[in-house]
Amino acid sequence: MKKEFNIVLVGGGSTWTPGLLKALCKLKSRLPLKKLVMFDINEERQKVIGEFAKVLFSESYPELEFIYTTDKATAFSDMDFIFCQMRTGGYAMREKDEKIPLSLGAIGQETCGAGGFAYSMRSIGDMIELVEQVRQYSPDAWILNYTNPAAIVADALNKRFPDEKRLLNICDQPVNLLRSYGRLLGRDPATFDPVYFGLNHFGWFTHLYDEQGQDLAPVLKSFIAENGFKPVDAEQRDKSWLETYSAVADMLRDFPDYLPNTYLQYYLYPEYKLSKLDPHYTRANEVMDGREKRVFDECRQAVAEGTTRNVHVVHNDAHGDMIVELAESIAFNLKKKFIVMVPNQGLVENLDDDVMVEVTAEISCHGPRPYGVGKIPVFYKGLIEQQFAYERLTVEAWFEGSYTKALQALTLNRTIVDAKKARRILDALIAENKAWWPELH
Ligand SMILES: NC(=O)c1ccc[n+]([C@@H]2O[C@H](COP(=O)([O-])OP(=O)(O)OC[C@H]3O[C@@H](n4cnc5c(N)ncnc54)[C@H](O)[C@@H]3O)[C@@H](O)[C@H]2O)c1
Ligand SMILES: O=P(O)(O)OC[C@H]1O[C@H](O[C@H]2[C@H](O)[C@@H](O)[C@@H](O)O[C@@H]2CO)[C@H](O)[C@@H](O)[C@@H]1O
Ligand SMILES: [Mn+2]
Repeated sequence: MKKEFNIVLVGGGSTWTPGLLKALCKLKSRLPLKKLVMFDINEERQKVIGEFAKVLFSESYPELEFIYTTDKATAFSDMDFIFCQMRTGGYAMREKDEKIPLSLGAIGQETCGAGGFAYSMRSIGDMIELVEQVRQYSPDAWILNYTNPAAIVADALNKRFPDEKRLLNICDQPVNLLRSYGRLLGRDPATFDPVYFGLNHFGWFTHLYDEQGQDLAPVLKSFIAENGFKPVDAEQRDKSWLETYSAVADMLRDFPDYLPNTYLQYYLYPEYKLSKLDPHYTRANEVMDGREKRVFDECRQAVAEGTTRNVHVVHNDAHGDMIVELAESIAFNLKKKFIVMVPNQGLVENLDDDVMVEVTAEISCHGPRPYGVGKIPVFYKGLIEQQFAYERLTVEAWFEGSYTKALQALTLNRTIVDAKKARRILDALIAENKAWWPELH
């Protein structure tokens, strides 16, 4: 078994990169690295974070070999892990994904509804190209992908690379929820043994066992329904995220069976959310004015001062920890539990085998060994099947260049429903995505 690993971080200029770099430093005794490479197609953006990384590593990881590059051969050769968090089109396109549907009377959101559809149609091609390029240089490396919309990216990659055994799509929202439950209950979330099912950004915790096997879900559900719910890092969250977490209490009052993923608010309460979202100032604006600005300002500050001592915003969080701990579990065959995306194949007994579900899995050197959850009740089955049909039609629309399938996808989405509205949104999105999407006919 190898003792030191090489990692390339794709999307080196991501706002999440500094937090991930800090997680690599914090966990370096658990996942020792020989070499870290940052790769991005945007040289200027990556340079700011890359220079910050040099300062950080000089203080916390001096033995690490580190470079940042825009050259694929340099980036992808001789790698053990590829961590991937790219955003095709950047925040400028995210803003359009959010504002165009809102201007036409539908939810505009990064990964849900029409916004998520538009983003998928940009992400799929770049992610396929990435996997092909990585495989040219590092045929056995593990690709751990965060790139959104992860549900649709996962289905598209599964269709294009059906024999890939070392490609895993992940999301940190479930672990972020577990950390939030931990704060609320005054318990260490690392001790939780969760039972979870659904699609990415579309799932539920059915049970939350503690180390003694006691299910904490009932007490958690009544506490949240009565007192509300906040993220673990509430003090650092923007207003929109606090509102998102508070919607969990509404969902639990209406549907008390299971603890819902926060993203379900857009599908369960599309009219209410539409009335609350500002079509002129969306989450993309909040991020560009907030996290993006703070991260890049603080990275420049650290470089100017030659130390990371005075920078605080680039902290460790669920995002960085999860990806590093997942790689650790693969590297050292730890069989730790994570919530990840895998083909269903009977895990949810009354869903089709090829649905990309999100469930708890043990992660070993062979990858995920997922846990089945049996049959799910009709309400959840109905929601998931409708959402998966939307996701699958989106993937097929991309591969086939089919306008009809794109229209079917948007019509099936619970945030749209009306086919005429779907057509208006689709046409407006096509007009703004000519540089990114395949041509639809
Ligand atoms: N799955 C999850 O739970 C999760 C959590 C957080 C973020 N994300 C995703 O991570 C990604 C990054 O998010 P962000 O908000 O930091 O965005 P960002 O725009 O700050 O960073 C993305 C970076 O990717 C680069 N990039 C774009 N296309 C590329 C390509 N083809 N190859 C290499 N690099 C490319 C950009 O230049 C940019 O520097 C997004 O896809 C986001 O949705 C996912
Ligand atoms: O709107 P953004 O860009 O702030 O976030 C979008 C992402 O939101 C989720 O990620 C959480 C993450 O789970 C948590 O660890 C913490 O760091 O906050 C993030 C949100 O700020 C979601 O899971 C991702 O898929 C989204 O891209
Ligand atoms: Mn996610």
